[in-house]
Amino acid sequence: MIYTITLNPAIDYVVKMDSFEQGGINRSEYDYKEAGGKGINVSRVLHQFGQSSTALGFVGGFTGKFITDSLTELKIPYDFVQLQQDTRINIKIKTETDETEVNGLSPAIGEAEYQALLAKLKQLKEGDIVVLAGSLPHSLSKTVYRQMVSLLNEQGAIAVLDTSGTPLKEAIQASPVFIKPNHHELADLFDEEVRDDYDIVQLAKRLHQDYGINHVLVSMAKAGAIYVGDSGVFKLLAPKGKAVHSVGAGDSAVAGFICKWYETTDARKAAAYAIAAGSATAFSKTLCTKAETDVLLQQVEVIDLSRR
Ligand SMILES: Nc1ncnc2c1ncn2[C@@H]1O[C@H](COP(=O)(O)OP(=O)(O)O)[C@@H](O)[C@H]1O
Ligand SMILES: O=P(O)(O)OC[C@H]1O[C@](O)(COP(=O)(O)O)[C@@H](O)[C@@H]1O
Repeated sequence: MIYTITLNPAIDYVVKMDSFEQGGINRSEYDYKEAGGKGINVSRVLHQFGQSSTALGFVGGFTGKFITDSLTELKIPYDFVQLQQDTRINIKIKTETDETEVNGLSPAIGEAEYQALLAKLKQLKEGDIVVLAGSLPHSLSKTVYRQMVSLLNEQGAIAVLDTSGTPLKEAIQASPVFIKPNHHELADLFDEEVRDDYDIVQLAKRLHQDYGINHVLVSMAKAGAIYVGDSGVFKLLAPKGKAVHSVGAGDSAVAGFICKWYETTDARKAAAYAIAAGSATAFSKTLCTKAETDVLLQQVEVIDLSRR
């Protein structure tokens, strides 16, 4: 079974306008609201790919109800811990030239609520794939992903991690099986400059060899990604196209990897599918479909970098 854990979900309120005037009255050309947050997006894309997953995490208030209603409508199973406070709202302002994000403040999580989530994690079984994704609510310790990865490893479950900053720095100590930092997050992790592919490969190799992470996929937006792991070292060039809305591209890449890897256990195929899914989302108004991803997969070029 596949599970996604979103500790800090959000309603993504996406607003499109020609241009954004700071300090002025702006009116949207169109807008919409979606159930978001990294793990939830992974579940939504897996669902598009015909792969079932259960969404876990915390939701609360009317915004939390919006999320559970959306997942019910999409027929995506969930089992969230209910909070007293409202789930946050993240605003995504999209103009012709750029994207501005205002991510809301997380609701408070009490000890009893955290323990209720841990109890659900303790039920997970050997071979389950568990995606831990997104930022941490402010009331949780920065070490919770590290604790969760350790717990999952002990249970024989497969921990997949997509986060940044201190929670990422902590969690890599517990050796998740797969991580997908983007190149900025990788540079922050080691507090080193990343100037070119060579630098990325060296840092990703440290994650693979020194931290025992089996698969490291470093995404680089329109430049594609670099994979370093049990299946070698290679670069994946992203398909060319017009970026329409890149929110969720990283989550789609995680979903693409897991989906193909679950089906084939072939990390090279999984990485190619990850890039196709990420680009398919970047090229559309919302998250990618399977048909869009399958078309773009033909355009993903894989370059072997094993000698680097
Ligand atoms: N402008 C773009 N053009 C083509 N592909 C893109 C673009 N932006 C993102 N992608 C695809 O989505 C993947 C993840 O995007 P990225 O921005 O690196 O992730 P994150 O959202 O986690 O920072 C990339 O590896 C690439 O395949
Ligand atoms: O938990 P964080 O880091 O604040 O990120 C949450 C935001 O990231 C998203 O999951 C999109 O992430 P990506 O663009 O990295 O794929 C949004 O749905 C959500 O608003």
